[in-house]
Amino acid sequence: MSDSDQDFLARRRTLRRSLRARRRALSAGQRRQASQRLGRHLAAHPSLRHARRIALYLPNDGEIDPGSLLQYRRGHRWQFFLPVLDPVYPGLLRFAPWRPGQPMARNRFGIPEPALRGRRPAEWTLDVILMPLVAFDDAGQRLGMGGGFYDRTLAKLKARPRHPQLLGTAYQFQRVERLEAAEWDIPMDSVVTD
Ligand SMILES: Nc1nc2c(c(=O)[nH]1)N(C=O)[C@@H](CNc1ccc(C(=O)N[C@@H](CCC(=O)O)C(=O)O)cc1)CN2
Ligand SMILES: Nc1ncnc2c1ncn2[C@@H]1O[C@H](COP(=O)(O)OP(=O)(O)OP(=O)(O)O)[C@@H](O)[C@H]1O
Repeated sequence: MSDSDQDFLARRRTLRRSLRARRRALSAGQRRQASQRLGRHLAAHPSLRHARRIALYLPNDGEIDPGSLLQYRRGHRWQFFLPVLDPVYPGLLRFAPWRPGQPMARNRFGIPEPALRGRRPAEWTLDVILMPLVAFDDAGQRLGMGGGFYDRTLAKLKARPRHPQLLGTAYQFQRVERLEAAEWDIPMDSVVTD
């Protein structure tokens, strides 16, 4: 690896660490308020108005909670999905149907996943994927937790004629001037914040 590659990775690591710490430092009240605002903004987003199949996530490590979107279900035909670590292909995600209150089992990161997985749809049939961000910029570049799970999973979708709208969700303070893209990074269609 060249020196500049090493610098690139070191800068990403530093940025990840500081934004993750900032997000974890929010109080319960701040989180709740931000989640409410995010829910309102998501419900008003054009991509969600006609969406049927929506992938959310359950917040981990201080991530902004997209769950407030559920308050706006009336009048929509939304079906929700959650990411699950692919049991067969390491490093890939699948999306399992989910309803609030369903039995869950924790994955190896401690994040709950639907225990009864049911049929997992092909990723390209989802209308919207909400993606948790660590950092983002105005060009739609994103920095996640560093596992490359979303990038690997979405890379497979590029060849499809139809693919989900990729909406990042984050606190406003996670916006940075410019993120250097890695060659494997898949840009988002837009970002929704609190
Ligand atoms: N809420 C949520 N769900 C998600 C993701 C996510 O980023 N957020 N993922 C998106 O990819 C997948 C899980 N990826 C993750 C990658 C790293 C860590 C994490 O906490 N890493 C720790 C080290 C933990 C360990 O190795 O045991 C760390 O970096 O401190 C968590 C989830 C699927 N589900
Ligand atoms: N399409 C891909 N094929 C193979 N490896 C990949 C692919 N995309 C990403 N990776 C690997 O995943 C690792 C983490 O990537 P990166 O730091 O961009 O993660 P991230 O975008 O923060 O995480 P996530 O996508 O889970 O939110 C990198 O080391 C990279 O080599």
